[in-house]
Amino acid sequence: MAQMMFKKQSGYIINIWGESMVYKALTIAGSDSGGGAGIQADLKTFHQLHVFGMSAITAVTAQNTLGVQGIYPLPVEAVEKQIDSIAVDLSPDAIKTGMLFSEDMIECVAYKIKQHRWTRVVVDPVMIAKGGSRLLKQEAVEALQRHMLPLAYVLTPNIPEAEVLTNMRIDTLEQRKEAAKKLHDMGVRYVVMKGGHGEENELVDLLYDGEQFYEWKSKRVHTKHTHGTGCTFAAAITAQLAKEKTIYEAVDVAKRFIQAAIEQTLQIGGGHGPTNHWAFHE
Ligand SMILES: Nc1ncnc2c1ncn2[C@@H]1O[C@H](COP(=O)(O)OP(=O)(O)OP(=O)(O)O)[C@@H](O)[C@H]1O
Ligand SMILES: Cc1ncc(CO)c(N)n1
Repeated sequence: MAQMMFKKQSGYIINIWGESMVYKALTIAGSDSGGGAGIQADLKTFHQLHVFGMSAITAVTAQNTLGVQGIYPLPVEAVEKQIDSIAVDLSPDAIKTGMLFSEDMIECVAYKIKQHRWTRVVVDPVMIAKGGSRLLKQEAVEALQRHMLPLAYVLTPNIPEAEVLTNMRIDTLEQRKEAAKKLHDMGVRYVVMKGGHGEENELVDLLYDGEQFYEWKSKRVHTKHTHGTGCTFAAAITAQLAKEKTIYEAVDVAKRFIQAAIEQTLQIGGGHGPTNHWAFHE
């Protein structure tokens, strides 16, 4: 009886032995006090996709739709402890990394991912917030290339991030493909290059799996409310991977998730408002 009630009240699967099968995902990222990006966007996205969300916070930002007013990195030890607490008790099915900020933090996070043998790792190489504030120190780029790219099952750069990581200029679709190949050669298993930056009416997100390119095309929504699009998109991929979906299925859902979240915008805040994490239903 208790089990039946449990089944009825929750959205997740009960296996034939009556055990609950809860998929879990961990985000290692910065907190956005405004709730539209970072840890907050990740947890909302995991939840909406029926994945139990956990977090290890790397930095606290004072942030809203108008911009970033302050950045307060946590001590590396605090991040290590959060990750270890999760690892010993709640083993995540997939991991996402976002704002890592400094070289020390990158080294610590990479070490912990290896130590805990986590393999379904989505690395969102967050560098600069929409208003222009740096969320990754300039001198930490090399550490990101060296330590995080070889651990990335999926890397989700936007075009400016792909330019920095590959040290090449990207104007055309051909150059995007060349950059994706370079990133693959740097150790990334699947490269998902986002096409949000630019002015074209049609957006193209690109997936490279080492052999072929796959494209997801969508209509640009003409809105200024795109705060946290990158975090939300990468978090949706992570949630789907936690549920043992393939990368192709994961990107497919993430694309539909972010399109709905941007189309059905919330219109809150005086600047670049957040996306709507309630909009998409599986
Ligand atoms: N105006 C838009 N209309 C429709 N889709 C968009 C729009 N802007 C971004 N996207 C989609 O949102 C996802 C995130 O892309 P984007 O390039 O904006 O990431 P980002 O720059 O990393 O975001 P962030 O500013 O959060 O760091 C991609 O799937 C992209 O195609
Ligand atoms: C904390 C945080 N992470 C990522 C982004 C990128 O959108 C942001 N604005 N803030």
